[in-house]
This record gives sequence, C-alpha cells and structure tokens, in this order.
Amino acid sequence: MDVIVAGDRSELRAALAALGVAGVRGPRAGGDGGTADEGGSGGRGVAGTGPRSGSGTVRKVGPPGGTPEGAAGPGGGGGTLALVPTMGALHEGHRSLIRLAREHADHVAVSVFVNPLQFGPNEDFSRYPRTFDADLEVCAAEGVELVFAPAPGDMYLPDRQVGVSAGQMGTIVEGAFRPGHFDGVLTVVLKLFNLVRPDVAVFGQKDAQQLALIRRMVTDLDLPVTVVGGPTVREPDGLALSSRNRYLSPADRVTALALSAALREGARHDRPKDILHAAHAVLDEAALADPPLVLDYLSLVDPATFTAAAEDHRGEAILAVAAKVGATRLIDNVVLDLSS
Ligand SMILES: Nc1ncnc2c1ncn2[C@@H]1O[C@H](COP(=O)(O)OP(=O)(O)OP(=O)(O)O)[C@@H](O)[C@H]1O
Ligand SMILES: CC(C)(CO)[C@@H](O)C(=O)[O-]
Ligand code: BAL
Repeated sequence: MDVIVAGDRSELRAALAALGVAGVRGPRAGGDGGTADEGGSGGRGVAGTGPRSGSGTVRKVGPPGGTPEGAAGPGGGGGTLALVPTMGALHEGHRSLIRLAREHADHVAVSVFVNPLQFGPNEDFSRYPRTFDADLEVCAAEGVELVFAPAPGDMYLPDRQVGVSAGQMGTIVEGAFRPGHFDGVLTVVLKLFNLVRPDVAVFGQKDAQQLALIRRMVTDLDLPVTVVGGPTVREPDGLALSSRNRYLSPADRVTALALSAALREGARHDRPKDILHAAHAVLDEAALADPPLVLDYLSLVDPATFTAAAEDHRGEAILAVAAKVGATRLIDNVVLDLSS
C-alpha cells in the first residue's frame, strides 16, 4: 500500500478524495477552511467533489516491507478517518498512536508540522529535529494512508490575525512556563481539524495538559471530532519517549531518568502531600547530579482542569513534572487513582 503525501492544502484535498473519504459527511457551513484566494468551495465537505483542476500533484511512497495487514488502500470507497497530529521525528510513541488510530477508524492520516506558533522566542523551533524521510518510512511501515506535511507558509498567512485562546487553563502549570504555547497548539490543531476533517483525532497522554485542553476546545467550540488519548510509551528504564530525547548526551540522559523515577516514587503514595514529598525527594537528589536537573514544576492536578489537587482530592489526579537537563527541557506525567 502507498502513503499519499500531501505537501499543501491543495494536495490534501486531492489526497482526501483519492482516499475515498471525501463526502463522508455532508457539506459544512464556512467552506473548507481554505484561504480567501482559494475560493473555499471545494473539498471534503461537498459530497462527490474530487480534486479541483490545477490542484497539486500527489506523491506516493511505497512501504519498505509491502502492505501491512489490515491496511485499506486509497480509494477504498469511503469510511471514517482518524488523524494523528505530530511534529515529526517519529518514534515508538507516535507509532502506538497510529495503531490506536487504526482501531478507531477505517483510514489513518498523520500530520507532520513543526508549528512555529507554539514555540516561544527562546525555545527550540529552529533546532527541533526534522527527519521527514525517516518519518515517511515509519508511516509507510505502519500502514498510514495519508501524510499531511504543509510548509509554515501554507498554514499561516503573513498577516494572520485570529487564533484560538486556551483561556486561563492555558496559563497554568506547563502554560506558566511557556506563555502562549497552548494558544499556538490549539490554533494549529483547530486548523488541522478544519483542513483534514477527521472523525477521530488521537493524542498522547504524555502531553497531558495539551490533551486536556484539546478535549476542552472540542467541548467549548462544539467541534465534530472524537478525541482519543493514548498511553505514554517509555524506554525500558522508564524515560518517556520524546523527540527531544535525541538532544540528550549520555550524561544528560542519566540525569533525565529522575523525571520518571520521581513519578514512580510519588505513585507509591495515596495522599497528595506524601505523593509530592516522595517525588520531590528524587528530583532534589537529581538537582545535585552532573549535569544537574533544573526543575520547572512538579504538580499534582485535576486531570480535566489542571488546577492543583487538594489534600482531600478523590478520583484521578495527574502528577506532572517538567525540568531542564543541560539545554533540553523535558516533561512527563503519570495518572494516579486517589479514590481509596
Ligand atoms: N512517549 C509517548 N507516548 C505516547 N505518545 C506520545 C509520546 N511522546 C509524544 N507523544 C504524542 O505524540 C503526539 C505528537 O507529539 P510530538 O510530535 O510533539 O512528539 P514528542 O515526542 O512529544 O516531541 P517533543 O519532544 O516535542 O515532546 C502528541 O500527541 C504527543 O502527546
Ligand atoms: C499537537 C501538536 C502536533 C500541535 O502542533 C503538537 O503540540 C504535538 O506534537 O504534541
Ligand atoms: N509535544 C509538545 C509539543 C511542544 O513541546 O511544543
């Protein structure tokens, strides 16, 4: 089976039609989310509409080892579509989301886009790993049918004005350390939903506040998409897989193990004060290591709101941590059940 690669929104429309998912749902108010110069009348929202004339070509890439079992071919005659949004540099965590996506829909699309809007001025946008050829191999091996990989100029007009606000929930915990980050995430995720029009979208629990905010956006803005969360995939020693792990030197990586170790220690307790105390002890020790761990936050929060879990909190809570090791900033979290 081939992966259809769409490098801009015009190619995306052609690819969605080739997949046979165009017209799965009826027309929607507001056109297809295209820019003004595109007219905004074509696309999946119009039943039976194929690629418009003059639309871009669609590149196809064959999988290294033949067609994966159960993968549907392009033009397979309709069905539901799941989208896995990513920033590329794909690893086993992304692969697990792709497999989860397949359980929820007939067709799977992956977007690869390093979104400038969600990076602060002193963050790693320019050095963020970009491994597109390897990403395509991963997608082909996993039976992904469509990869949408737009250029920044295709996603954002230079004089872009309007975006999504993540509200107060976007300013706490992770948001307090990355001002504007969640506004940028939600803006690009909404645009991806409007462009690809998936029935299902799959995100990792590793970015727990992002997942909670995307669920919140879907609720608050009545978006017609089902959000599915996938569990965090870890290395055997506990380190959560992350595209940023490739920045770590061997010594950095040893120190970085303290994030998951702290979460494990915290998870051995069931009262908020004890959980935080146990986790802090691990992080404090790592702060003395060479290189040291520099803690941004350790927080025990309500999974839906990301507000601090009170001492009498019952039910699920998320223990979330973010820290820098050398020049690399990492996040991790674990879901705890405090019902007993
Ligand atoms: N270890 C993991 N297990 C499961 N899902 C993951 C894991 N790491 C990332 N994801 C999910 O993959 C999706 C794409 O994330 P992204 O491309 O930013 O990868 P990443 O590894 O989180 O990179 P980063 O270094 O930016 O944290 C997100 O929904 C994210 O939560
Ligand atoms: C959801 C996402 C693809 C939006 O750019 C990104 O934040 C990520 O990779 O987690
Ligand atoms: N996975 C989260 C993307 C970011 O750190 O910008």
